[in-house]
Amino acid sequence: MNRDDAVALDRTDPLAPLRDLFDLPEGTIYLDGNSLGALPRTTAGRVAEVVTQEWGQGLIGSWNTASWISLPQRVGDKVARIVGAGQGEVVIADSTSLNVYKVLASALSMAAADSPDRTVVVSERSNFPTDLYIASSLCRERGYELVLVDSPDEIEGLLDRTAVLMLTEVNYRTGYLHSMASVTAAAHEHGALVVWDLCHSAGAVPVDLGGADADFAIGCGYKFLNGGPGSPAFLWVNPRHVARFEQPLSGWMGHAAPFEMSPGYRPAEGVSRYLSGTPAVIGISALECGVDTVLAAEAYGGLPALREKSLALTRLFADLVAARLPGFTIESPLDDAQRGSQLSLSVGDGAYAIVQALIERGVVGDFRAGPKNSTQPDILRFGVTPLYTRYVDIWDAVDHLVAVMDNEEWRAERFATRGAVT
Ligand SMILES: Cc1ncc(COP(=O)(O)O)c(C=O)c1O
Ligand SMILES: Nc1c(O)cccc1C(=O)C[C@H](N)C(=O)O
Repeated sequence: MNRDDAVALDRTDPLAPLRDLFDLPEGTIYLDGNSLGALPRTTAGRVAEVVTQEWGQGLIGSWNTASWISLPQRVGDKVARIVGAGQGEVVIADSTSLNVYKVLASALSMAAADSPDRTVVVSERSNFPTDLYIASSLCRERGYELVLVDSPDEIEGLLDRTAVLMLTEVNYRTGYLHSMASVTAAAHEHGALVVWDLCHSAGAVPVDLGGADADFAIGCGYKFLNGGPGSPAFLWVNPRHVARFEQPLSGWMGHAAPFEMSPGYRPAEGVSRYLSGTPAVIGISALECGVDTVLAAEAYGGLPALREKSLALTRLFADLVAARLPGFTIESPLDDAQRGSQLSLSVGDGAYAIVQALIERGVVGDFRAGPKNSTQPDILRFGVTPLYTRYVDIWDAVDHLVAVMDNEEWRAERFATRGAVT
């Protein structure tokens, strides 16, 4: 494929109009929507309206008149359409890290009641660190052993003694995509509950929580849902469990009648029980604009169409790397069925500096260090967001990478020092 072929693919891409929903900086090829999604055109105006009108003029009355109080459920219903959940099954609250704590605690309480002999929580060593840190502290608190596997093939053999299997559907480093349906079915067959982290899946790959009959799920608002930095996260619980699940941060917003102001906690019906404190009104309002960009794709074939384009983009990326960058190894699965919406590369030396040199050229990907004392390499990570990534962006990104390597640009002194956030 040459550059003209890539331009031609964009010209006939049925999803191309969706790019106009975003305010993207001129001259930037943005391949980091798996860390922070781009800015939707509606967000600034909507946030200004919430601040100046709803807050400025409506003041406290806006809890009722602007329906602030039901934002977690209203925007949760929109996210539900993206993750294969039913209406009333998702709420927006807190950060992903806090929500990992809440759902894992719920699952552990259910497992303790149903199968007290099970003492193990299973996850992957390559899972995003916050999930492992939270799981580790909860396991300590509750007397469970956290077992981390190095390969998905090791999971099945542990399931007979597993209370809860906690996985991230799409791995943040490699983009490896689990089969949610078959992993969940295997866990249930062996009597284990499953918690899914959908941070790198929601808005990026079709997710079918209901179809998979998963138990609990959480995910970020600021990646493929384009909710903005620090956007609140979401939680889902299978309707099979809503009558009995407990959550450990039982705040007043998760009470059945918060304004009853009663000293005793009476949990709200359903997933609203996962609310703890006051909803982040400005953040959830911005998130709604981001979620609407994903829902706008429904007019163009929805998530299956986004998925098809995402796979075509990462496949093109992989083919160009294989053809033009022999020093690089593709760390993402080449099998479409196992690849999320990113392509990860490794190279012998200089991954961080190469990413910086690309950023200086206007190609924004990111660097993820190989964990200390592991054999996992440093990674150059490129997320594709089919709502706004074009085929020509992939072609140009690879062309820039070739130039960075051929000119040895990455060896410049200014790329040697790492920033606080990589
Ligand atoms: C899989 C996964 N879980 C959790 C998080 C982080 O959650 P939080 O939004 O709480 O920082 C991230 C990214 O930051 C992630 O990639
Ligand atoms: N949440 C982030 C942040 O506050 C600063 C920088 C990056 C992030 C990220 O989201 C990292 C991301 N979860 C990852 O997959 O690497």
